[in-house]
Amino acid sequence: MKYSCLNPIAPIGLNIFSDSYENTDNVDEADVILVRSASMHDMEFSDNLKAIARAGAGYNNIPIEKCAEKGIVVFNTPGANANGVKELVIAGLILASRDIIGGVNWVQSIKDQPDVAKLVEKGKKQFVGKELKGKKLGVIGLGAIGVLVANAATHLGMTVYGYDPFISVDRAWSLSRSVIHVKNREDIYRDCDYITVHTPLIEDDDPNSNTKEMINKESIGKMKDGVVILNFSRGLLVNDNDMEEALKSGKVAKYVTDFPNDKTANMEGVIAIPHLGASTEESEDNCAMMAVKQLMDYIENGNIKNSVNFPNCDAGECVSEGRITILHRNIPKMLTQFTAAISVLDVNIANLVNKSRGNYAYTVIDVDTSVNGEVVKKLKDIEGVLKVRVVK
Ligand SMILES: NC(=O)c1ccc[n+]([C@@H]2O[C@H](COP(=O)([O-])OP(=O)(O)OC[C@H]3O[C@@H](n4cnc5c(N)ncnc54)[C@H](O)[C@@H]3O)[C@@H](O)[C@H]2O)c1
Ligand SMILES: O=C(O)CC[C@@H](O)C(=O)O
Repeated sequence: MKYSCLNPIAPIGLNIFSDSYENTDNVDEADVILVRSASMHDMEFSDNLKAIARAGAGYNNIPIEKCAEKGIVVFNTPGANANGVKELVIAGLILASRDIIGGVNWVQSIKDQPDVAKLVEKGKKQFVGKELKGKKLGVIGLGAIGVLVANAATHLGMTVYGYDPFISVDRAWSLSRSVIHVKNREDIYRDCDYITVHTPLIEDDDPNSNTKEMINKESIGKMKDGVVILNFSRGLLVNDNDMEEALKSGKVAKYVTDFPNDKTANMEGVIAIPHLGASTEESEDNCAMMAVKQLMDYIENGNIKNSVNFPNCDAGECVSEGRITILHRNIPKMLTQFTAAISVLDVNIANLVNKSRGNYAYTVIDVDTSVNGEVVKKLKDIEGVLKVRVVK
């Protein structure tokens, strides 16, 4: 098996690959790809490519539908970098409230003058800030990161409002009881002094699901004067032109973004961080280890965990003579055709697992005899089949 890395992936993760895996710089010959933020939208995928692992949470850099059509399973590593991001969000809240950046830069500008200590005491009043305690924080998106941020902010003495119409049961369980549950974004816009967004980038006609440019002229208009907005999710969650206008008018006091671009990097009132949310040793290690383990389990056992385009499926380790995996469309009569194709060739089925997700499905078939090429060809010829693999 060959793997290719489109971005630097932590060695502790790559070291998990056994001797049966070899690194290649030629993406076309790779069986699996590991990626962080590199855009894959313009890439052509070879027929040999079986899986892509995003060592991180957001996967908007990967064309997951195009991959599904080619039978390429895309994984991400949910939660693996959430603590790293949470800590930087807390730093962002503090940087937006206390002019630490201005103060530190000012000290650098006076460092060669005589009696710096005296100048500091005289000049520090220009950097007076505000405390977070007692202020209201709105958290939009209560996933791995949003929950950690919300919980941590309650410990800073903030009153925290949380909004997530799609919150999972697990996340809801881990959310502090002090977090006030709100059912629409408007309540957050109206009441909060600080608003932080922790949703994926989603482009959808339904305004409740859409997150692209959800921070825009209209939503900012509903916010308190002097609100602070933090964006550690994706640059496109915010309309930059509308933000520029709001910063100029003072409607928004500060915009903290982890995704600077040509426009925001030059805007007054923006605290621009160079996408450092997940750039900690711990987060990079966690993401790399999780990504590699998921890829190996898929390659060696056919199991799918944390996929973003196919259903999860745990068939365990194969104890039968052979295992065939089939990625296919989620349409009627597929299983009947699979079992018919296999039984014609006198192969006995020992176990069968079938899972579906939206337009796609996945079937794992364990057989009592070794799998021959004829079976594979028959399965591949079935209309709606996207990829067939003999795992064992
Ligand atoms: N700055 C960084 O380095 C960095 C690191 C990790 C993640 N991220 C970004 O942060 C995002 C969130 O990461 P996560 O690990 O918390 O992901 P997650 O999948 O655990 O959480 C996302 C949450 O958003 C919610 N959500 C989806 N659509 C929503 C909507 N329209 N309104 C309100 N809530 C909605 C989901 O229900 C889910 O609970 C990622 O998608 C990624 O874009 C950035
Ligand atoms: O890989 C990174 O450094 C950033 C990852 C982050 O944007 C994510 O979505 O997980």
